[in-house]
Parts: sequence; structure tokens; C-alpha cells
Amino acid sequence: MYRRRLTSLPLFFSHFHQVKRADQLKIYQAFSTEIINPVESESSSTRNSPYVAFVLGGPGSGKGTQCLKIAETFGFEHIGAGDLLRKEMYSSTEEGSGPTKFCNIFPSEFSAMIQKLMREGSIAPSEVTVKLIQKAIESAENRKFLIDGFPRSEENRTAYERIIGAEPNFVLFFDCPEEVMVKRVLNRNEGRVDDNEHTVKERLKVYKAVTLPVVNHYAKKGKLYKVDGTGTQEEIFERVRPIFSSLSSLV
Ligand SMILES: Nc1ncnc2c1ncn2[C@@H]1O[C@H](COP(=O)(O)OP(=O)(O)O)[C@@H](O)[C@H]1O
Ligand SMILES: O=c1ccn([C@@H]2O[C@H](COP(=O)(O)OP(=O)(O)O)[C@@H](O)[C@H]2O)c(=O)[nH]1
Ligand SMILES: [Mg+2]
Repeated sequence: MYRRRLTSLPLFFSHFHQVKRADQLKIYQAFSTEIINPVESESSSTRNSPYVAFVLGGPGSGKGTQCLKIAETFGFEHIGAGDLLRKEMYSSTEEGSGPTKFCNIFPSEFSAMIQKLMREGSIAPSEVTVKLIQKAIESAENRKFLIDGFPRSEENRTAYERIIGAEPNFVLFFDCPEEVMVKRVLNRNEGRVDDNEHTVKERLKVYKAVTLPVVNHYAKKGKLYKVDGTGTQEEIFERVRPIFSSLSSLV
């Protein structure tokens, strides 16, 4: 467990277009044409505490794909919340690899529970996901993390803050039209129990009702980077790149 004081990034954010919406939320929109100057600020690494970016967006918005690119280019550790749950699910089922020493930290009955809720498109109990994330953070040598697909609810968010004792440094949000997300999910072809028409519809309902309030929370706090999630993977990454380039002197 770690505790640290909140990092303020007003200068960092000022290099992006601040968009005031009708609902008065502050959102920082990243444009690939921006030239970012690294800003002077207290470095996270000097405080020896994790530097955390949450990565949010609907199902199929491209979170996992972009996280891989960010991790490779900018040296972040990629923690996929859904991946942790899937590992937990498969580590204690017969179809999976059998109980494993590294990822199965919950009793085997959690496996069936996770499988059921993934199929339904609902959200795992916060304590389960946060403990898995905490373990992943603690066991990594890296101190810069992308936490992909979490928090998915306000309750997830407050459980993270309570258990981990910190807020994320910032939040990256992939904004993508529903029809684009559905098409990508249905073409994903990774054998996931939730990549089907019925579950994706349920997941979109959950996303709009339960996850978007988390996005709005971080927008209000001035911590949200909203990136257009349409176009090719490369085009999207060019929108993401300036955000992380500007961090290199900070973390
Ligand atoms: N920009 C893109 N254009 C087309 N397909 C994409 C793009 N980004 C990701 N994909 C594909 O869409 C699917 C969903 O992407 P993924 O990164 O898994 O999204 P998420 O993690 O947000 O659900 C994957 O099969 C991925 O290869
Ligand atoms: O913090 C999390 C992350 C994921 N999930 C579950 O895992 C599924 C798949 O999540 P993932 O992030 O892998 O899906 P993606 O958005 O990338 O398609 C979700 O629908 C939820 O059922 C969850 O309960 N809590
Ligand atoms: Mg994903």
C-alpha cells in the first residue's frame, strides 16, 4: 500500500485545449498538432511513489491497444483490470491453466462469479479488483502505471482511493461513438465470454450509467484528458503521444 500527496498538474494541463462544455466540465482535449514543453514540477520518481494514469473508455474504444503502445514507447507498466480478472478466472477453472501461484489470490468460487458477471457485462466487486490492482502495483519494479479499464464505477473509484490511499495523477479517456465500439468488439476475436452482441449491449448500458460519472468526476477535478478514439490505431496514438511526451521530465 502506498500513500502520497496529490500531484497538481495545472501547468502540464495548460498545454492542452481546455474545453468548457455546457455542463461546465473542464476537459483537456489533446490534439496531435500540439507542441508540448515539459514543465518544471516535482518529479513523481523523486517521491518514490507510483505515478498512475487511469485509462477509461467504452468497450472497444481502444484502451488496451493504445496502452500497449504507450507502455512500449514511454516505459509504463500496463495493468489491465479486465486482464487481471480474466487471469483470476482462468487460474482456477478446469479450462484454465489450473491454480497458479502468481495470479490466483482469491478462492476458486470467485472464478465462477467473475465469469458470470463478465458474461452479464456487470462490474466485479470493488474489493476484488482493487486487491488485484494493488498486488500488480506492489509486485512491479516499474513505478509508472497505466491502469486500463478501471475504475468502472464511482464505487470502484472510492474503493481504490480508500484501499490504495491515493488518486490517479491523471485520466486518459478515449471518446468513441457506440457503433464504432460495437463493431470493434464484435471483430475482436480473442475468444472472450463478453464479446457478443448481447453482452456488448449490456456493457454499453453499464458504461453510460455507471462509468461515465467517473469520467465526469475527473473532468470536474481537471484531471481528464479526452482523446478522439476514432481513426486508425496510429492516428489515435499520435493524439496520445504529446500527453506522455510532456511527462518525460516529470516521471
Ligand atoms: N483504431 C482502431 N481501429 C480499428 N480497430 C481497432 C482500433 N483500435 C483497436 N482496434 C481493435 O478493436 C478491438 C478492441 O480494441 P481494444 O484495444 O481491445 O479496446 P478496449 O480495450 O477499449 O475494449 C481489438 O480487436 C483491436 O485490435
Ligand atoms: O475494473 C474492472 C474491469 C473489468 N471488469 C469486468 O471485465 C469485463 C471486461 O473488461 P475489460 O476492461 O477487459 O474490457 P474492455 O473494455 O477492454 O473491452 C467488464 O465488462 C467487467 O465485467 C470489472 O468488473 N471491473
Ligand atoms: Mg481492453
